[in-house]
Amino acid sequence: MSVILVTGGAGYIGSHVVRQLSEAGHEVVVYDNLSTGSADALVHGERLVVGDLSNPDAIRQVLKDTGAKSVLHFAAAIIAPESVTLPLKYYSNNTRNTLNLLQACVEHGVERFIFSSTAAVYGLPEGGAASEVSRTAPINPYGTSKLMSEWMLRDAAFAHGFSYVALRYFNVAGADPQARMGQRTPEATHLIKVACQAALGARDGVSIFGTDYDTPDGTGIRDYIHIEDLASAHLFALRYLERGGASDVINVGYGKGSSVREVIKVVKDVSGVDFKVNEAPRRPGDPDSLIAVADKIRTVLGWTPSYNDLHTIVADAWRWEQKLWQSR
Ligand SMILES: NC(=O)c1ccc[n+]([C@@H]2O[C@H](COP(=O)([O-])OP(=O)(O)OC[C@H]3O[C@@H](n4cnc5c(N)ncnc54)[C@H](O)[C@@H]3O)[C@@H](O)[C@H]2O)c1
Ligand SMILES: O=c1ccn([C@@H]2O[C@H](COP(=O)(O)OP(=O)(O)O[C@H]3O[C@H](CO)[C@H](O)[C@H](O)[C@H]3O)[C@@H](O)[C@H]2O)c(=O)[nH]1
Repeated sequence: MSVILVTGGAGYIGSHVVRQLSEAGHEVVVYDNLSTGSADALVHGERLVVGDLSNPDAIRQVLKDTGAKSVLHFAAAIIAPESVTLPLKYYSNNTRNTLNLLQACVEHGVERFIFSSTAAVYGLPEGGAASEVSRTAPINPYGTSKLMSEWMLRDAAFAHGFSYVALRYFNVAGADPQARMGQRTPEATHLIKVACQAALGARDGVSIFGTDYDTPDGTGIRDYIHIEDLASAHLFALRYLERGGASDVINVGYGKGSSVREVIKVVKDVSGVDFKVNEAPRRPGDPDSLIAVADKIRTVLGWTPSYNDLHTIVADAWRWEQKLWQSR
């Protein structure tokens, strides 16, 4: 079995995938600049090469040294609202750096590529749910930067004869059920993390961004998926490509939505803390509702989820957040 190169493998999602790959017997090398990731997240002592995707020579070197034939590409800037104010950061770190990586992969004969895409490519899907054939019309530069990367990947794979899966994640949340790893960035903006921090007293409370959306309780609806299930989708995608599966774009979600108010209620129930909640204006670039049509991942990859329950997602996020807080 050849080495698997994982960019951004020291980050929140990448580190869960790296752990699952190691536990499945794969040899993994992580390439990460540690801008938001942490070497501590590599719990099985996987090799870490500290480097930046803006450096094409360093990428070529790591591909040459490892001889990797499979690449999983997580490294990116990920905050949708920030991308509205700092678009060029997103086109540079997400689009241009993906181009650097693809160029090096082509030169080194990489055979399989798995890309972290996002539901943000859909923008405002009709009826609030998106399937892989829904129109892509991102409403923030983050989504656009990822869609441009998907296009480069599609065209490069066609021209140069490698295969890929672009996984469009919906809202990834929760943590390793054993609390070995989770979302570490203290300034994270994701709702479940923010609400857990509020329950711990690490934040004053939670702001609900918009209560006038076209949804039953007026707050935004998202399809929250447990990080363990999201991570396992990558192992299914890799096996699919290793068996000769054709390149494809696949949603990763559960196909059901929860509102901001519902999430906050579950965090209060799980933590037992009645933290402060205030109603604030809409955040720029936020759609009303974003839910996956999630049939394809089951039929094409044979993936099935094991943690499909908001209470479980929040309980695992809460356990991790407490651990992080205690280790300050
Ligand atoms: N978290 C979500 O809800 C979500 C949803 C959809 C898609 N995604 C995608 O999943 C991927 C991983 O996201 P995450 O939540 O784990 O974020 P993260 O910030 O925890 O991880 C990103 C990792 O990439 C590294 N990195 C960033 N820029 C780099 C560069 N130029 N060179 C080398 N390393 C670099 C960081 O140090 C970090 O370890 C991203 O591509 C993101 O767009 C995330
Ligand atoms: O403090 C907060 C944080 C969030 N929200 C609301 O909670 C929902 C979820 O927001 P998150 O910030 O948790 O996640 P996003 O939906 O903005 O974005 C996430 O999921 C997207 C795909 O659905 C992208 O992939 C993106 O990278 C990832 O951050 C939204 O309605 C948002 O307005 C609040 O009300 N208060």
